[in-house]
Amino acid sequence: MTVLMSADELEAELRSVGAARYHNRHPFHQLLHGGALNRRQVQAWALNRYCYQAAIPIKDATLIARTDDPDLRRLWRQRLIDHDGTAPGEGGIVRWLALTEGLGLDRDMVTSRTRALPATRFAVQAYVDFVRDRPLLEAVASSLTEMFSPTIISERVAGMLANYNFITKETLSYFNARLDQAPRDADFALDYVKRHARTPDQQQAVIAALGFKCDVLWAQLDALHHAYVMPGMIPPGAFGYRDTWS
Ligand SMILES: O=C(O)c1cc(C(=O)O)c2c(n1)C(=O)C(=O)c1cc(C(=O)O)[nH]c1-2
Repeated sequence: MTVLMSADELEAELRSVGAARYHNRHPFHQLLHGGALNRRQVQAWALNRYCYQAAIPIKDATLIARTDDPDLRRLWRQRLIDHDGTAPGEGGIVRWLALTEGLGLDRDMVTSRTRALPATRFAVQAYVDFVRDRPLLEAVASSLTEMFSPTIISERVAGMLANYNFITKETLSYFNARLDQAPRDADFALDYVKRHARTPDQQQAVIAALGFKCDVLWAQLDALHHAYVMPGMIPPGAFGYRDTWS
């Protein structure tokens, strides 16, 4: 039988999900940050991750569209501004494209998403669908992986700058803004979840939502690892598949 936890016990449970399942533990990230990948593999990571970046504002707009609480909408819309900017040429998506361009990838190829791995696209879409279809509380809770992102972002930036001569501070500038944005967003979402998860079932549901989101992130790295590290099975049509496609 599940029992009602205090808000602080719930937070501790959520943190233990992150400690066990967040994507900082994935071997692909360890290779990426440790300098063990070649330029082609880093390109594949950036190109695939563009799909995630592009989907984030869609899932945030979906969440905003689902709530009749003006306070929640007002707070959450900052996320749209962070990713889309307030004018063309601003925002996180453009900064991600600076990274892919810095890696020598064609912008149209990246934004078309046609050369991304099928599993990346499916995982990202599962996140958007989750936020559209599940109760609002779970939709908010699914963003809580951001509680853990500042640590991995710091490790990634330091590791990639130290280990790859084709990476510069400028190409990684996307992550600078995230170091302020992610804690702000995560603090709000965590406070919201702690206040609104008032029954044992709701508490279990928000823990499961965070687990689901860890799976979304993990599945993307599994796909990258399978295609570009071991056993190196690139799906037909994806980036790097035989010469005729690349
Ligand atoms: O670099 C990372 O490891 C990482 C992780 C996450 C995350 O934990 O979901 C996000 C981001 N970055 C990120 O840049 C970002 O904009 C973002 C938005 C969200 C979300 O769920 O709303 N997660 C993340």
